[in-house]
Amino acid sequence: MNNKTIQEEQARMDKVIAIITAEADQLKSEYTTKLEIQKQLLKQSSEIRINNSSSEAMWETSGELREFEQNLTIKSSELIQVQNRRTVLEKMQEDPYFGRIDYQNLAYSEEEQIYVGIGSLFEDNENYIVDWRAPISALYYEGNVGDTVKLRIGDRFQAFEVDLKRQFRVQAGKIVGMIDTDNVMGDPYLMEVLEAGSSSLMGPVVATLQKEQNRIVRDTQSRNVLIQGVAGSGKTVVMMQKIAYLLYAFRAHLKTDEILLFSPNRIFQAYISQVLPSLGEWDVEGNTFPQFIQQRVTNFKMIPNEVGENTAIQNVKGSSAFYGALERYSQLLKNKYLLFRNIMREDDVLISKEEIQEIYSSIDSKGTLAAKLEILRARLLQRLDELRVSSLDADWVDDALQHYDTDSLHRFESQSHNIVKMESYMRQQIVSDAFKPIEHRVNSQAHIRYRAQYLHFLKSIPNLMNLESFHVSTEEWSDHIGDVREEMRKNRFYYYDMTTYYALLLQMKGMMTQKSYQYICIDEVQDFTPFQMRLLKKLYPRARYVMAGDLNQNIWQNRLDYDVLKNIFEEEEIKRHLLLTSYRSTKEVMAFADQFAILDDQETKPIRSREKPEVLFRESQTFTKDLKERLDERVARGERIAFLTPTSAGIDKVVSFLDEWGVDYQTIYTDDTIMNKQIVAMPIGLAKGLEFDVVVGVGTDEIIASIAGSNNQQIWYTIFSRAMHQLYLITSNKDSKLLQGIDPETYKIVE
Ligand SMILES: Nc1ncnc2c1ncn2[C@@H]1O[C@H](COP(=O)(O)OP(=O)(O)OP(=O)(O)O)[C@@H](O)[C@H]1O
Repeated sequence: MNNKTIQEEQARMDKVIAIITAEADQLKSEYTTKLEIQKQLLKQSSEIRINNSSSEAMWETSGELREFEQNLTIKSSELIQVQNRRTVLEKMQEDPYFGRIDYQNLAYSEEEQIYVGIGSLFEDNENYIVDWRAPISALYYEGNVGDTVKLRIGDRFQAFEVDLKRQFRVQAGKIVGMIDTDNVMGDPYLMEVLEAGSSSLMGPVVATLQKEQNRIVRDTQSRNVLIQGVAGSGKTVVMMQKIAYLLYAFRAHLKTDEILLFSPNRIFQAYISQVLPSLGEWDVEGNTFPQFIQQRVTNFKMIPNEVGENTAIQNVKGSSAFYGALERYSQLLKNKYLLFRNIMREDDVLISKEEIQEIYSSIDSKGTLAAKLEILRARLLQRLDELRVSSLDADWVDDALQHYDTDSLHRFESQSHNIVKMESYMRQQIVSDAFKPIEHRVNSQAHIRYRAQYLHFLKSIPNLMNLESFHVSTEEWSDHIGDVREEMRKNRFYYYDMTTYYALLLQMKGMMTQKSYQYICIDEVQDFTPFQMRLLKKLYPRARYVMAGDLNQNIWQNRLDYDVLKNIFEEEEIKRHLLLTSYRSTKEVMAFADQFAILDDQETKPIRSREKPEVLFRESQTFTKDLKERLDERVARGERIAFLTPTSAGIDKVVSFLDEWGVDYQTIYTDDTIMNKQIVAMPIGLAKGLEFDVVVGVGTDEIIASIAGSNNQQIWYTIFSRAMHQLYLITSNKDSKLLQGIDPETYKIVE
């Protein structure tokens, strides 16, 4: 490209940056003013007191307060908008746009030009930058020079011919690279991005988003979407850019807090946490499923489960059949088996469990279990009202009267000088005070013995589903119930039990109180069990689901596949997309890793090439020296290195040779750890979705023996596919099970 063109482009960019800077400065002062107003409003609202002197005054002051609150909400959402725009402008000052497209609209034969960036920029009716999410920007992703591309603009399709596609690489406002691309050369900047080092934070991928990824991002027609793909094919990238796209395309009626995003663990959550904010979209609620459940079952502590300890019993609890059993069980509870407790006032039984049972049986309800229990609650409240009246002359009220303190007596005296009336007031007060907490308990349905009910449900399972098909005997099941009971005594629940317990609570309490989300986005959907997916779908039946996953990374062996999903979504459409290009790992890493995957008719298409994976033997005399030799150089280059094992127990084995090597490292055992060292050792369950320049998979015989279950290939596939540039594998010796059946051409042995 000649210098003149570069100078012209730079001159334009300088002009654009000046406009951005002017807008940023103006927004800065606007932000300060708005913030000041907000502070004033907050101060004033805290000064408003509800005036209780008369009902008119109360009505007036509470109206005033409401108005203030509404004003505050509007002002704070304006503040957020200004802040979001400022973030985008700040980024655009450094790097205003990454692409230029010259095209003709074939309907009008007009020659036009757009520059595409992370946000839009207008001045005096001129469009200096077009947001990458605008309909016309699809030309950047869809079109190559000479292509005719049809795009839906507004409510109709229009055809465009691409005449020029220019990509820019910009640093601190200066063009450091510029390329006109065509079909033949593909996307040279993509290679540059992929060759770069790994990062502990994922960034937005809009400049190099690929055609097949862009199509999924922009697919808003399908009700539910399932993005399947090989490891490193950009499923997370697509999911994150899709969320940003939805927030742009539906900005008039989709708010950030109407999207719920599930991540596999909190380390991954931190890894992706900056993608949306750096595109100017804050506040999308992120969660992991265990967190989601723990927030809803607060009176128990969760015992997390580990990869490789997957037992047949967990398979039962994760299954669709188990959810079906739960539904059937709640139907049965409508007539029988509900476990009630007495409603007490101190040591006196106010309403006995037998009476509650009688009331419950007398209710003829065609609705759900929750609806019937709701009627029971109302009846019990009525019954409490009757008891309240009949308690006015009770002995305990006489007793309480005798012990009234003088202050309260004076208060009653001031209300009435008639001694009979005064006593009646006092009795009513005593009874009302005593009944308030009881009413509260009835309202929260504390008359149901939830814990015992859960154990009863577990005990009923052999009658509700076929345990044999899960290879679990009735004895094993009842032993397991013993364990669960033991843990419950300590107020602890296994992860799967806590989920089931919550599902049972919902059957009893109803789903009505759930916040409604428009979109539920799930990354690593294969980590969900069919049970959990069913539960989510029940909770949020009207939401649209965007799911991404790779069945080959099903390290928990949850058995969630497309057919199961289809079943759960019943009649609803699930549009499947398949991504096969691996952007993360090199050809050599994938050639090795793919042998641990079931790829059926799919074929991974990696696009970069480097060294073959190397296998080191722990029992070799030169092991530490060999490892050190290979890694010291990489450490010096600043590459991020992860030692990955199937379970956290394996990490203890890794520590020994990291110590022998004498290097600074971090071990990660739980997902609330902040990953902040260049060398880390962690179990794969916590490295889900992450990537490192170098991965050292550790699979000594001892470690292999410690994982239960027969099909552990997916664990190894997931471990190996975390490597971007180089993979090392540590086995005990050359006879390792891990190497059996693996093509020796795909790796090198270090001897
Ligand atoms: N179009 C793209 N341009 C630049 N980088 C990309 C692109 N697509 C994917 N990548 C990069 O490839 C790597 C893998 O992407 P991502 O994590 O989204 O894949 P994934 O399919 O979710 O992987 P896995 O399922 O194995 O966790 C990331 O570093 C990501 O930034």
